Amino acid sequence: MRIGIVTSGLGIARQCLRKNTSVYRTCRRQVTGSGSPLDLNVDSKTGIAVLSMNKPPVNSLNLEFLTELNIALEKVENDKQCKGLIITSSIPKIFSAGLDITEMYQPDIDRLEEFWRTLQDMWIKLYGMNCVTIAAINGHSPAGGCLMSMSCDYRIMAPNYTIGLNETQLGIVAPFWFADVMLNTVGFRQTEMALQLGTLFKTEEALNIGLIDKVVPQEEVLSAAQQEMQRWFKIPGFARQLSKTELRRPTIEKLLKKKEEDIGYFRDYITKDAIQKSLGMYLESLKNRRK
Ligand SMILES: CCCCCCCCC/C=C/C(=O)SCCNC(=O)CCNC(=O)[C@H](O)C(C)(C)COP(=O)(O)OP(=O)(O)OC[C@H]1O[C@@H](n2cnc3c(N)ncnc32)[C@H](O)[C@@H]1OP(=O)(O)O
Repeated sequence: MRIGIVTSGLGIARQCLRKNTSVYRTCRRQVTGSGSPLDLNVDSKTGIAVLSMNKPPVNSLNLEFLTELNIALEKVENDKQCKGLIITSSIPKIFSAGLDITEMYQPDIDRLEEFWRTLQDMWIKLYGMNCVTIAAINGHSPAGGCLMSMSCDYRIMAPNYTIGLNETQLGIVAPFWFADVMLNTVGFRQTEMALQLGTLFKTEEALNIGLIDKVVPQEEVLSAAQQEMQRWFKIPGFARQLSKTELRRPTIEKLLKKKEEDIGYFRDYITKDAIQKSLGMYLESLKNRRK
């Protein structure tokens, strides 16, 4: 497993005490190992963890990447110093291209089921995180990228990108729990149109329908997220957490009750000839775009 705590908090704290410069005073802890597709940095002074996705070329969510995301989310949730989590990307112009389509095209069935279970687990964790979560969307964020963004408490996005659940454009259907999260975010009317049309909203459009909460220039996305976090930190943690749990629990429980059924449904649906044909054509069209 590539994620591992590489520096102990105590060691870094000692360094912080020794080197009382502005850089060291932040007591930053790099929690991920080198070569990991995730950079997780915990700032013990502010209580903010920054999780940056770094899986070229497009941060697509395959089984291994989802597994690492799950481990990182668990680390953050178990770290008593973390009060907030910012999710962002280290890949220029792309937050995440969503699910790795190659996981769904001509799949190995055991792996396909594991892939879906790992995605379910990632979403259940992220949507139900106790700490404050902010998506710093510094690039395109289609489908699974949009799901991750919507699962955070707040979304800040840079201009001139796109975000949305575009599944129908691939000839596939967003699962009920993707739809539920969108419904909870932008309401029924916007969801029924967006899901049928597979709309990818430009940043400004996404702001207008409430799919994102704020637009700031590209270079300010991360600092704006850090700043926004302070507003959330001012609220007594327990009251804020309980309010979130009360609102999100029914949506999470709906999937928890049907997890295995959902995996079977996904497997049977994705392996249909017509769906495989659509996915193959979509993959081909992605490759041909650059020609
Ligand atoms: C009923 C219910 C039951 C359940 C029914 C099933 C439910 C499934 C739910 C699905 C959820 C999803 O997330 S489906 C995924 C949806 N995602 C998308 O549609 C995004 C597609 N990608 C893009 O639009 C673009 O790549 C974008 C992200 C904007 C970046 O554009 P760029 O020009 O920078 O880069 P590109 O040249 O396009 O891409 C670089 C390379 O990455 C590859 N690539 C791009 N996106 C990829 C992806 N998602 N998966 C794999 N590979 C991808 C391209 O093919 C290229 O490969 P090379 O040519 O080899 O270099």
